[in-house]
Amino acid sequence: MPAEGHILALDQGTTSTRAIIFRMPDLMPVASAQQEFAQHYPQSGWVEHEAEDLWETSLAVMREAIGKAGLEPAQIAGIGIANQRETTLVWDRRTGRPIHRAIVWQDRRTAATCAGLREAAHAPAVAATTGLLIDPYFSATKIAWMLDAVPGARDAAERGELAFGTVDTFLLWRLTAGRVHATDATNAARTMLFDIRTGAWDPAMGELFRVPMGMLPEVRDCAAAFGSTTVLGAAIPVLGIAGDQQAATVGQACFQPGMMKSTYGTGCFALLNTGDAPVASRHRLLTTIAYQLGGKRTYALEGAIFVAGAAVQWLRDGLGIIKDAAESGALAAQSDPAGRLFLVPAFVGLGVPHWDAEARGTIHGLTRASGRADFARAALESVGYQTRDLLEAMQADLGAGTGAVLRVDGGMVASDWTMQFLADILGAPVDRPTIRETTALGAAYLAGLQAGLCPEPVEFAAHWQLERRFTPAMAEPERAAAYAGWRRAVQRTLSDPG
Ligand SMILES: Nc1ncnc2c1ncn2[C@@H]1O[C@H](COP(=O)(O)OP(=O)(O)O)[C@@H](O)[C@H]1O
Ligand SMILES: O=P(O)(O)OC[C@H](O)CO
Repeated sequence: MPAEGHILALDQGTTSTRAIIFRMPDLMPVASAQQEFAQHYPQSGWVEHEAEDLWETSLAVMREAIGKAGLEPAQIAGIGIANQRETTLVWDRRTGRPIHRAIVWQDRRTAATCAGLREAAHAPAVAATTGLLIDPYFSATKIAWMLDAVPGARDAAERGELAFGTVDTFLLWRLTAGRVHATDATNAARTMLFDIRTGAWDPAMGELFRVPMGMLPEVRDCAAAFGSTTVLGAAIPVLGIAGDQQAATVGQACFQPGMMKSTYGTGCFALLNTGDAPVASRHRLLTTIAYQLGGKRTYALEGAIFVAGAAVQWLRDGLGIIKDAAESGALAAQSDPAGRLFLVPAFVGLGVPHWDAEARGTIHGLTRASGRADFARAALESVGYQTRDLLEAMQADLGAGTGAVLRVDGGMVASDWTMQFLADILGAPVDRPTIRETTALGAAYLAGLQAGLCPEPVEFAAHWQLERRFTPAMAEPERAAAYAGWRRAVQRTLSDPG
């Protein structure tokens, strides 16, 4: 039986930063802290974060969680980091100061660059090496944009003076006072510069995307020694890192090929474990690394949707028709069951399966009777429809029965109304676990494994507990009609419907 101890999981997400302390070896959460931070939208389709906000909120929530747990910093056996992926930071190696705000994964400013590379027929080589489609979503074109936009940056990068990192790497650099410039294989796999088969940076991708290889961090396993930090008042090792969606895959114990989870935060990301060989999608899904342990990579097929909970935030902050995300389900329930609005939330383009960076959101079916409740319902339903789109792509790739049961997590699964609609529109059960903070749980598990405090995957998988199963209650004709309506609405939203 592994020893007792505490692991601190840091989950640096798109809209908030969370720290949760897990008790080992039973992985029970004992204390948590969370802080939201500002989103910056300097232009249509642009999304930025202030790097200092990411760092300051991380420090604050880690300190608060340790205090709430009644622990001394020295009692923390290790830190596991999970992070919003792809978001790009470039900083001065000497000062640690970023040269620009972080460019967030949702940001579309490099759409024209990506379109040019696709037109020049680079997509097959990029897919073969990185498993990804050429899209502004991934880090590579964001790095090049920064190097071109900030005066002197490209020359400084060529001279080796600048470092690139996704959010994990930036936080690790700050935690270790610049001693460690490293990432893990799952985060590397989202840059469009990493060969997911060999597990190494690819110089041809560096050349294609105009990114100097000297800027890139060292790549390690998800459970590994990442150095140690003293910023919390004692020397604490960082022992685990994974992109948040991959951490959630671990937290949901999707260790067997065929197992799948879907996380509903700002966006929605479904990952299906495909085992030890990468599977190339014929339906515009992403091939990615689920986790790397002991030098061995396990792969996943991923469906990425850019707007899920962000549609609820738009109801709150954009339209002002709710004060709190938690009100959205009750409001949606008041909508006229006979009518149906379709909101296609292409606020930053569309991801799987369309990959249309130029599309922008639309609403269909408005009548004089449409009101607040119908908008709320349309926003929540859009999450279900988009999940069905990506599940259909997975089934087309891997056959019927794929994703027969969906394990869900993330902030939005608190909405029973949304989860019921999800089961209804999929025509499949949706399982919500007892611990919904599966991203943090996965990060804690990886660090705990490295610390020798966690059970092996098989035993950990047996810990997974169902809180509630949502079973489909919608009649097939209604399901088919609703989904057909959604498909028509999407067709009218695409920038090039032909
Ligand atoms: N009860 C709820 N009903 C609907 N949406 C919710 C609810 N609670 C939270 N959300 C949405 O979930 C998202 C936050 O989830 P979270 O997993 O914290 O996201 P992230 O990691 O992307 O910051 C927000 O977009 C919020 O609007
Ligand atoms: O911060 P989240 O939970 O919305 O996750 C963001 C994803 O990692 C982006 O790929």
